[in-house]
Amino acid sequence: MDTFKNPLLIALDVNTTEEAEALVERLAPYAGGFKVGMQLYNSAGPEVLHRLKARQAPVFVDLKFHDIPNTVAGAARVLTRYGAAILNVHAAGGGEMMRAAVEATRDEAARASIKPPLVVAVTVLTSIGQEVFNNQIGLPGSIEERVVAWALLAKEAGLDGVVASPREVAALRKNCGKDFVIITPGIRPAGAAAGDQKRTMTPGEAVRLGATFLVVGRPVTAASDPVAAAMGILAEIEAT
Ligand SMILES: O=C(O)c1cc(=O)[nH]c(=O)n1[C@@H]1O[C@H](COP(=O)(O)O)[C@@H](O)[C@H]1O
Repeated sequence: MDTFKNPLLIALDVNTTEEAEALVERLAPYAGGFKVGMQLYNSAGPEVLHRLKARQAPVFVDLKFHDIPNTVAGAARVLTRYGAAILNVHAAGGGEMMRAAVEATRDEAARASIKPPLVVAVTVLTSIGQEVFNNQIGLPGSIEERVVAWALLAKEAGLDGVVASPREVAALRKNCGKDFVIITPGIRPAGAAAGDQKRTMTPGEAVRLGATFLVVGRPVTAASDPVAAAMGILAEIEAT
């Protein structure tokens, strides 16, 4: 994790490489890394990863793979070759799928003599509340129990960590140990609009509870002054 200078990962949920590069240009001094998700990747293509890599920015490529093990392994090899610092798969894809992803990244990185990306499992999306979890998704029990169970499955499969909401961080730290990577979206500074996020916390709370990385999008990128917003979040992180 030495490539990340701080825990703040800014989500570049924009449509073009130009918009992404403009944000990186302004926010790089305050961000530990940047996240390229399905909006930017599907719009700009892999070229955006090469452009961000040229700027020495560690990139979390958030494409949330969820498919059969062979297909996920092939896709994980591609992102490894592109130099992703982090990539994610859905824990709901099962242990065999997660293990296939990790083995593929390690093998591909060894062939290319590069560092393998961290591979993390998406647990229960931060936009899901307890009622929807039980009644629409149809899974029983509490979200926290499911997140911890999936995290243990991910750990067993050799993954580096998980993506979860800050609300589950304390339970994850307790059950998965101090070195397990916990990436938390659903971060909202005091007073910020929650939008579609249901399980949220402030940056300071998430870090105090033990989050490794915080993913923040709109509270920075849609702010009237993104630099001031990022500086404020970083100051809150550093004050914990
Ligand atoms: O995997 C993710 O990054 C992710 C998982 C999750 O459960 N919730 C979640 O919001 N995300 C991503 O984190 C970012 C959050 O953005 P904001 O809600 O704008 O801060 C988005 O890019 C989401 O795609």
